[in-house]
Amino acid sequence: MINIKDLSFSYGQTIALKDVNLLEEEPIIVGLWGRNGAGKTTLMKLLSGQEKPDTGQILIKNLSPYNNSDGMKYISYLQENHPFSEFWNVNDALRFASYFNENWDQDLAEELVERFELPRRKKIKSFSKGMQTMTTMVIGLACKSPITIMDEPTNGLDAYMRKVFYDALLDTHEEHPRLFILSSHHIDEIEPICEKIAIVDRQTISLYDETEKMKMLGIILTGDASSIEPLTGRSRILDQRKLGNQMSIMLDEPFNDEWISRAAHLNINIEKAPLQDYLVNITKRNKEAKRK
Ligand SMILES: Nc1ncnc2c1ncn2[C@@H]1O[C@H](COP(=O)(O)OP(=O)(O)OP(=O)(O)O)[C@@H](O)[C@H]1O
Repeated sequence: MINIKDLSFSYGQTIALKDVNLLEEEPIIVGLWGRNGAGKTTLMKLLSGQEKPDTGQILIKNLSPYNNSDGMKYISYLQENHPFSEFWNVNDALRFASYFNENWDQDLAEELVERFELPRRKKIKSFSKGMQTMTTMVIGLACKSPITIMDEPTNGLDAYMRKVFYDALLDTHEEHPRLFILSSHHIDEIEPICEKIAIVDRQTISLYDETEKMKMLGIILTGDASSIEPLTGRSRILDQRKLGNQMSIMLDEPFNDEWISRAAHLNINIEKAPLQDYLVNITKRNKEAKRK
């Protein structure tokens, strides 16, 4: 479905992406996570044909999306602050979207408008930020594109509406599987619904794996410093705190039986690092990172 090979892209002198590779053949939900400026938006623009790679290639169902209406018909990109005409209400926006999406599902769009509690006749420009996001996401779900990219899809939504949105996304995905790519800064929010996660860091995709595997990365050891220090060996230290002879340290190691029994043997507490903390620590900039 998506095949990115050795992709690089710069804005003038600024390298936004380099040596990016990614292959995904399955219609799954993928989370795209990265820190500010990592290159997520640029990657989404390249995938949706808004920019042309400097080197390397992107193939969407074996077609390049750039300047190619055949390639573009497989992909929908729902950006933050989707540009709606100032004269439109929800009905106008749906009608307009239906003209440009050959898989458009009007019944689904109607159902989602009800589910998201959107007023139909009020001008979209008078909507709150969350309501505008919801309107964009109705279009994203109802267009049923084989590849649907959503940039920060829950931006501005309160906790209840986030749940309504994720439930709707899962329902439509189950009924009509497609490849969803959801960019977010909040991994804990998207992780429960994503089968895989792509980490964008230092202008490339540094990690692409199943969510369940990624969730097992990163351990926190707590206890007597004299017991912990010899254990760290050649492990990459992601974070550490010391108070007297007590220590807490995060290592870039998998939370597995080997580490659990090692810790038990030395009477050290071991726990899995929360995924968000692990990712923030592995993507620390060079000057911030503590390496052993
Ligand atoms: N139009 C542009 N002109 C010049 N540089 C740009 C432009 N757009 C992005 N960049 C630069 O490209 C790099 C990647 O930016 P990008 O917007 O893709 O990151 P991002 O991961 O989406 O960030 P954020 O999470 O803050 O939205 C950054 O260094 C950014 O400053």
